[in-house]
Amino acid sequence: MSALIEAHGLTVLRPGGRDTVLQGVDFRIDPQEIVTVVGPNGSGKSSLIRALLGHMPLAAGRVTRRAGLRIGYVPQRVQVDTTIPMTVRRFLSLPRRVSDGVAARVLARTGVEGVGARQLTQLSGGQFQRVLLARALLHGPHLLVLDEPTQGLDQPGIVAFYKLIEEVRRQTGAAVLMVSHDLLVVMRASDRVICLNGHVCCEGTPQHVSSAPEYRALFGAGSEGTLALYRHRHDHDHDHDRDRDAACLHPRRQSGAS
Ligand SMILES: Nc1ncnc2c1ncn2[C@@H]1O[C@H](COP(=O)(O)OP(=O)(O)OP(=O)(O)O)[C@@H](O)[C@H]1O
Repeated sequence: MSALIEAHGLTVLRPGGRDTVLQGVDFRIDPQEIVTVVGPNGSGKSSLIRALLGHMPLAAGRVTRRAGLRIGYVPQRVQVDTTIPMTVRRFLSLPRRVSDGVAARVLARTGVEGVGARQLTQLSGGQFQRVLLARALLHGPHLLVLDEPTQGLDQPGIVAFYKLIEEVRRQTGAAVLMVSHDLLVVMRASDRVICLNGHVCCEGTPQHVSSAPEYRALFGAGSEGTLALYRHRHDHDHDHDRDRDAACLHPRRQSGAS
């Protein structure tokens, strides 16, 4: 199967600096896959997304995007100028105009039919996220990229949003790449989880990651996997010389297969 996006040896520097934000990262996402990137604050998750999308220069490595790939992107922060009135309908037509029919269809698909005439500032957090998702779906993406899409939502809102993501994948066949901190839901909703900390710490299907003995050993005694994935020590060095790699106690890249 040909990957939608594939990256090898991705190295990214801090903007305006010489520190390494990502080093030697390999990545791929296949059609219809749901892949979630987790990791502590500042571990390079958004940088990985931006590098994969070509929004950030690479210091080394390469990214290959499938020819003609259409991507729907929801960035981590969307600035809405509250002083400028803007309806949902108008927002959906920026920067490219879409018909009323198309706008109504994507809003219905993401469960917010009927909000077209509302001001963006009048939406709840959950409705706003659904409008952002609707906008990302407008042009029939092969890949949806969502950077912390459930920020600010309460637990039922988070669960409902991930259900929606799975539904959208089923209906449209789009693959989904997302960054998330909502681990319990991530473990349920993802085909593959990548734990990042400047490099790929560990990677695999949620089931594999949470049950593999080598991962339990890595993540700590008594772990059931899910939370351990997030709690495991992130204080090791990230340089990729041999000794320091050994300190990670894991191979550079781990697939879902055992
Ligand atoms: N525009 C920028 N200028 C300077 N440094 C930046 C910039 N963007 C990111 N960085 C730095 O790069 C590192 C990785 O940031 P990134 O946003 O990719 O991490 P993250 O894992 O997405 O974090 P979070 O979970 O907090 O969103 C951080 O140390 C951050 O301070």
